[in-house]
Amino acid sequence: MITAVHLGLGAFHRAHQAAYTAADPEAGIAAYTFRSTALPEALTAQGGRYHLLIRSDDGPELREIASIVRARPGTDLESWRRDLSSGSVSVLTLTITEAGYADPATIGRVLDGLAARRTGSGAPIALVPCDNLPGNGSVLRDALLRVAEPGLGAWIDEHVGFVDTVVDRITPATTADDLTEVARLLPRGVRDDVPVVTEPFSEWVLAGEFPHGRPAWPARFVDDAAPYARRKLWFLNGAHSLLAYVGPSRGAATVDEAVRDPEVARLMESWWDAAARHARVDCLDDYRGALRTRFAQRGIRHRLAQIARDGSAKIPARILPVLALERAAGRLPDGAVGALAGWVAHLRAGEVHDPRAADLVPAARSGGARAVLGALGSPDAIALAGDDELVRTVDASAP
Ligand SMILES: NC(=O)c1ccc[n+]([C@@H]2O[C@H](COP(=O)([O-])OP(=O)(O)OC[C@H]3O[C@@H](n4cnc5c(N)ncnc54)[C@H](O)[C@@H]3O)[C@@H](O)[C@H]2O)c1
Ligand SMILES: O=P(O)(O)OC[C@@H](O)[C@@H](O)[C@H](O)[C@H](O)CO
Repeated sequence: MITAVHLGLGAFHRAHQAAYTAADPEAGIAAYTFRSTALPEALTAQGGRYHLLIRSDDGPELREIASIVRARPGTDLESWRRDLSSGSVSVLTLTITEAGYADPATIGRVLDGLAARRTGSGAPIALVPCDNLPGNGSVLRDALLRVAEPGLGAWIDEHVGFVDTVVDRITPATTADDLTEVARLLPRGVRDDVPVVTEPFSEWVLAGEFPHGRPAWPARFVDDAAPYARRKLWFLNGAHSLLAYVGPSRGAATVDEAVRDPEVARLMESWWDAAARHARVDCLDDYRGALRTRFAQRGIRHRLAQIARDGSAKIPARILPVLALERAAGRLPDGAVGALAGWVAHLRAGEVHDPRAADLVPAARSGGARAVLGALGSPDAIALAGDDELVRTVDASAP
């Protein structure tokens, strides 16, 4: 039975939310891409089933996941509306990328589904965003209510729960070598054209209301996700962005290669020292130790170019809050400066995939750090753009 709908069917949904949903054999997911047809077609041909290739130092392990019962391209609006209307569905999960929350087409798609639910079963629902943004539930709520027509907005206010989440499981894009390895590990006669590579570690922290019943996910339900978000976004994702913007200029193409470079590793530790001064969370030494091991895992070939995408939606959540707090304390830490300088250099000379590229690339080329921060426009960015010492240091460090 379909109990959950997902928007943004990709590698991460299949390594994370679909794996948690698989803990309940009665639960099923109808999963939608935004537009693409290839993955839904391949999954449908396999009856929705696929394998996780879980890589660790102990060797590879294959796990079959069967919780996706329908996979469709997002352009199949009839099916999208029908699934979201169903009273048996209690949650809509989303992995729409950080940039998706500012994309009118994505927000319109979600509203379209909620409008169908309002006139269909009318049942309440929980929206569970699973992208790396602090307060992602509130960010989604604000984005929807900003453009919903008043009647639908009032219905959303009454019937929709918005859940803040922190999600964690490093899941790189699947490569041709991964496909070959999966084919070798599968029993004779079994085939999987769309496996997902991931790590053993997995975490899901959720805070919010489930007005139509809470799925039996083996996750951590808390009152406030904010401390978990600071820890995950600053330490894991902040370090990832630093590696993505500094590693390539030193010849690294993947996370594991980058952390093996002593100068890059030194910058990462400096970044973590700065973040630790403001995180207000326990057990950071253990968390940092676990991250060193996870990042160095050779089987997880996480490409820096994948992480470098959409920096304008990531840097304000991952780097700038710590940098602003450090500047307020009169410090200019190497790691945070290195991350920002690396991003400015990437915007100036790298292969930039970012919805804000048309503003940010010319800003980086003509005005350096000050112009990039000014164009970014978040409150931290504007304040930092006026900081002469910071701007001078970042420009001098941008490779
Ligand atoms: N891969 C990871 O390790 C990981 C970990 C934590 C969180 N996430 C979150 O999941 C997101 C997706 O990662 P992935 O590895 O599954 O990528 P992927 O490329 O495998 O899949 C991306 C999916 O997102 C959809 N999409 C892309 N842009 C969209 C938009 N503007 N609006 C709506 N849908 C859109 C695509 O159609 C596709 O279905 C990331 O951007 C991140 O926010 C990923
Ligand atoms: O997936 P993105 O694009 O938000 O960010 C890239 C990585 O930092 C991210 O995918 C991490 O691997 C992930 O958040 C680990 O849980």
